[in-house]
Amino acid sequence: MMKLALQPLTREAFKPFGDVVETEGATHFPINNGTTTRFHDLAALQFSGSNAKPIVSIFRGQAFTLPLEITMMEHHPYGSQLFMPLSGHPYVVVVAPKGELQPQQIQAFLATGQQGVNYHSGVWHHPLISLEASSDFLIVDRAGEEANCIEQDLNQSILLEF
Ligand SMILES: NC(=O)N[C@@H](O)C(=O)O
Ligand code: NI
Repeated sequence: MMKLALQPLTREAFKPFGDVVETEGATHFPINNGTTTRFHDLAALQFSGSNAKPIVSIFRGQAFTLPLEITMMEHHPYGSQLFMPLSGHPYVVVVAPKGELQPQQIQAFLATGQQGVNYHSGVWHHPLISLEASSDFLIVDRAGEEANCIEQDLNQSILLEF
């Protein structure tokens, strides 16, 4: 079985797959008469298709432990999908470039409980993998007429490990 070690999540490393939503390194400026800092324009939200609109949801993900075997990936052709942790626990982000799913191009990241991710439309990813405890995430993704979740089994499962 192919093994895949987690790498730290950084804006730079994640650039080919989407956006990291965090204050570190973000454009920011004071608002509300200096009482608030605005960390500005952190994610490129994408919505397409018939009657497409952005929607906000909350996902409550069960906790997983590593090592963890994964057997599939998915993507959303008609929109981006943003996960922002609300519970402060770390989670695992597994991605591959849009287009043909190539197992050797799959990368895995360890996200802190203060980092959100925004998968760009078409980017392959694994469904939510929360760590440590059941965790809530604020989700911004797309609703519309076309089916927007394409799943694909991996020919060979992958073992995620720290
Ligand atoms: N299916 C669904 O709404 N969730 C997945 O897209 C996911 O990335 O967790
Ligand atoms: Ni998804």
